[in-house]
Amino acid sequence: MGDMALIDVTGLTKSYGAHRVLKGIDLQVHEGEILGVLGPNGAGKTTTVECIGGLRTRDGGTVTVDGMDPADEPQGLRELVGMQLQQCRLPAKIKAREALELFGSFYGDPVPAGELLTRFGLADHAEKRFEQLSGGQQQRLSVALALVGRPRIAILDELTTGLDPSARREIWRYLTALRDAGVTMVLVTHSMEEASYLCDRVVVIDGGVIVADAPPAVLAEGHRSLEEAYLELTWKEPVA
Ligand SMILES: Nc1ncnc2c1ncn2[C@@H]1O[C@H](COP(=O)(O)OP(=O)(O)OP(=O)(O)O)[C@@H](O)[C@H]1O
Repeated sequence: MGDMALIDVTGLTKSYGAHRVLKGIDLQVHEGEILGVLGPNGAGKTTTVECIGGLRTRDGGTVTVDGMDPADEPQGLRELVGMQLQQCRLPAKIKAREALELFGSFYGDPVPAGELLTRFGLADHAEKRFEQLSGGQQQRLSVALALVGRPRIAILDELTTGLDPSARREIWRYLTALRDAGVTMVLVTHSMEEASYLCDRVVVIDGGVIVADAPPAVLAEGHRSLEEAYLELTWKEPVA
């Protein structure tokens, strides 16, 4: 089957205690595609991508990544998928360069730390401890760490939240080059601009299910912008 999706999620369910967060998520990502994952705070975006990346266990449904179930093959997944964690949980004392070298050492052919430091505007901060970096610098480091192993699939969660416009552009440019090199990406984002700029297709998660799945321009059709379309899709009656 030439059209097999690289990432295939069907009927994905997940609850935290009595709270049913995912009620049956279906999504596919094809090789070389950039998929955006949109949705309100708490909708379950991080839960979804962390089930794909093998960082959380699902309750039900099927997930395959290049034919592997992340629940069964964590090692295979780790080689295939670069994941940016939403809150980068790095040791406070680790230096930026050390972190890149450490993560890189888990892979056969890592991107040299120096190259990533330069690419992500961290060259002057290479010897700073994680806790000494600004929020935006920590964010850039977390994206760089996700990419250090030259993954075939990159899962980036709020990758440019809190970044200044030029840092954001720089990252977009880098991801565009990765896309051109064939890397498949899943991007969780609240930025409609980012979704429009980078994503071939977006899914909107709301109420535990996918409520839209289309290219950004198609979603925006008949609306003033993608944001207007998104707001209409996810609008809820205010609770008095
Ligand atoms: N480990 C956990 N234990 C209990 N509840 C959790 C846990 N992780 C997430 N939740 C809850 O599950 C829901 C979905 O969380 P998730 O982080 O997946 O949402 P999100 O769409 O990524 O949100 P945001 O846009 O705010 O980052 C939220 O209501 C959250 O409080």
